[in-house]
Amino acid sequence: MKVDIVSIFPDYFAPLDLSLIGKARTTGTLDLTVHDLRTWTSDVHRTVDDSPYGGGPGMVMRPEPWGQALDAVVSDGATLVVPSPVGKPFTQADAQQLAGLDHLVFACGRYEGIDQRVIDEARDRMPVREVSLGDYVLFGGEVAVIVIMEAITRLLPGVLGNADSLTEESHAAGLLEAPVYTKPLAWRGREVPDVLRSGDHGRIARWRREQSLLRTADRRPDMYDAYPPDLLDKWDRKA
Ligand SMILES: COc1cccc(COC(=O)c2cn[nH]c2)c1
Repeated sequence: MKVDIVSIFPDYFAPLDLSLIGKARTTGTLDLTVHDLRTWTSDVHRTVDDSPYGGGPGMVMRPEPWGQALDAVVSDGATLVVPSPVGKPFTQADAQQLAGLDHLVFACGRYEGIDQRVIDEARDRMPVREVSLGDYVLFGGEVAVIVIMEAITRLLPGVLGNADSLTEESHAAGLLEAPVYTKPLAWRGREVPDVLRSGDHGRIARWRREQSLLRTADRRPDMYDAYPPDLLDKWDRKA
């Protein structure tokens, strides 16, 4: 997968050299390039922003540098991803879908946003996904891109050693995961639930399923209500 990131703070992406994402880059699974938006400015001050038409607080990112930056990095099969407070909520399903694409270009907005014409013009020549990570406002898109890149990269083939954890994981299955335990058996007077040491894998699977359902119903009624009813009882019947 080829990924290009355009930002006025390219150094923000140093963390993407670490750990699994770093490994994905060295193995060639991930071809990541970070670009400084100011590369595409032409004035001596390398200006990327200006005051908003119609007034209001803050500054807006100018269209010209963005237009030239996208001209330079976009290829035919590219999809533009713009983290934004006004985007569509980003979900695991979106991560799965983006992980299957050949080329992603991330535009990191700052200030009050990017001149709307940049997004509109981009839509004329490529798929554009404005995505929100949550109902809050960040200083800019950089940290959101790091989050999105982590969600996508772990889904790429060969990146996550234990592929089972991909199939098992809750958000992919539509429920929250059951609690997890490891050694020691007793810790500060708290023991590991006996069922997990029973060796009875059917019983363990049922217990985990019940814990997932209880947790999801308690913490995420939205997810619980969206869970396919036939999956609820079919699974339990089988088990
Ligand atoms: C595109 O223009 C802007 C302007 C300001 C900040 C940002 C970064 O995104 C967020 O703040 C965000 C993403 N999900 N929830 C919040 C983008």
